[in-house]
Amino acid sequence: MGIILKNGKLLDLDTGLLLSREIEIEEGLVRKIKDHIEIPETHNLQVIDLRGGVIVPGFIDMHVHLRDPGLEYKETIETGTKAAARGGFTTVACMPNTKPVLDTPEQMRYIYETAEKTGFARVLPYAAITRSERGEELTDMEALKKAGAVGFTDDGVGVQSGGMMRSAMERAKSLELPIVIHAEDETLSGKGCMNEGEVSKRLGLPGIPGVAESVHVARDVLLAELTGAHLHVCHISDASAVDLVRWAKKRGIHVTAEVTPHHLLLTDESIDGTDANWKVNPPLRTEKDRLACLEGLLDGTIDMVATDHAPHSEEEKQRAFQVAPFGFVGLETAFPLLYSELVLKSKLISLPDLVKKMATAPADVFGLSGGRLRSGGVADLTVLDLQQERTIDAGEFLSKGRNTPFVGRKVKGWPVLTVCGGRITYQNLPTA
Ligand SMILES: NC(=O)N[C@@H](CC(=O)O)C(=O)O
Ligand SMILES: [Zn+2]
Repeated sequence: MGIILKNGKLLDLDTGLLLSREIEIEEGLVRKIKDHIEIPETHNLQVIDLRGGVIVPGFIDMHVHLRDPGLEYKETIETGTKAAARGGFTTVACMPNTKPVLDTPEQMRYIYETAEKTGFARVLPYAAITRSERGEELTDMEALKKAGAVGFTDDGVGVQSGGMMRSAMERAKSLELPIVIHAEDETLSGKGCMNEGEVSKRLGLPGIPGVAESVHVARDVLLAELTGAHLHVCHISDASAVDLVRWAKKRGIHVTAEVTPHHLLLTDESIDGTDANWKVNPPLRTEKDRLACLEGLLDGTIDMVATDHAPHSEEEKQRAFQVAPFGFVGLETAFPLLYSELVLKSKLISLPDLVKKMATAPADVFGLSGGRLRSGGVADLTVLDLQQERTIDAGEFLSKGRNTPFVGRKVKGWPVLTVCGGRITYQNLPTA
């Protein structure tokens, strides 16, 4: 059955104008975008009244931990993609630090098949760079590409050996897939549990210095220059790392980067060392780092927003700060948080630019469908209620994870309808 969306406002990403348009969706595609679509007397169409909701391309999140296989107590492909749909996402790329690690073609097929059966979003698996993410032996990258890997990453850990990273980039270059890095030199991050600085010293907690991230970014942009590979930097958080990406781009090196909502909005100043819902890797850093990330996002150094949705169980996050696992959930709060804080409050970014950072840029950088709305294109879209204001309540999450420091924040701009490939994956339209 087709769908007709009425009484919506289509956001023009070039001009920022909100256009009164009706959209017809059929067989997974956008068939028509018109001022008015005539509905025949006898029809088999579902007509949805959007009540002034703003229509944007479905969001794309290139950094999500779905925890499946092996860690289903934290999340499954079903619950993680339900959370994605609730957050307005229609495509997510899932990280391979599962149990076992996603490092074989069979594992790629498992993700595609399970997502097909139980998913509420398109799921694109990353494959590991090294077997079991141990940093010792490269995976069969060619076979993994054939099985549908969207890129290669050992996310969760850094690839410690420069020689190993060089070989990985050489292969990735010949396969025309990106190397996606979790930049962390373990000899520098050690047993740290938060950013190394004044706050960690005051709290007496072991720190992770920003340089643990930036030395890997420095190494890997130079290796990308040497090999010609596409390097994508995950969850950038350190001011020097942002400068290095800016320098590399100027030099013509093929590098892209993502930043999370939490590194754009929070700093280590808010950490008191008692609540592990504030523990994440890379850690929340200083105001200087936060501002550098914002500047990088605004000047194009940082291409896109990614949530690094990293669900953990309540029991795990109740452990002492030093021993609890790193990670925040992020899919269900990313847009309202960024819209409220950066578009409405600080007015640093426009609504269309935010949507580009969450949809168009990831599609362009990774060569994916979606990211923009046009007739004939895939019907991946999100409808936002920009007036709806609600307090973030982890009890409402569709994710199994509740671990976010943003609980209790009052934010505006909640997704009310998500359509992925012509199928309604989330609906919470206000009733009359
Ligand atoms: N970001 C985190 O704090 N944790 C991630 C790993 C990662 O993205 O590095 C996880 O898998 O839990
Ligand atoms: Zn990571």
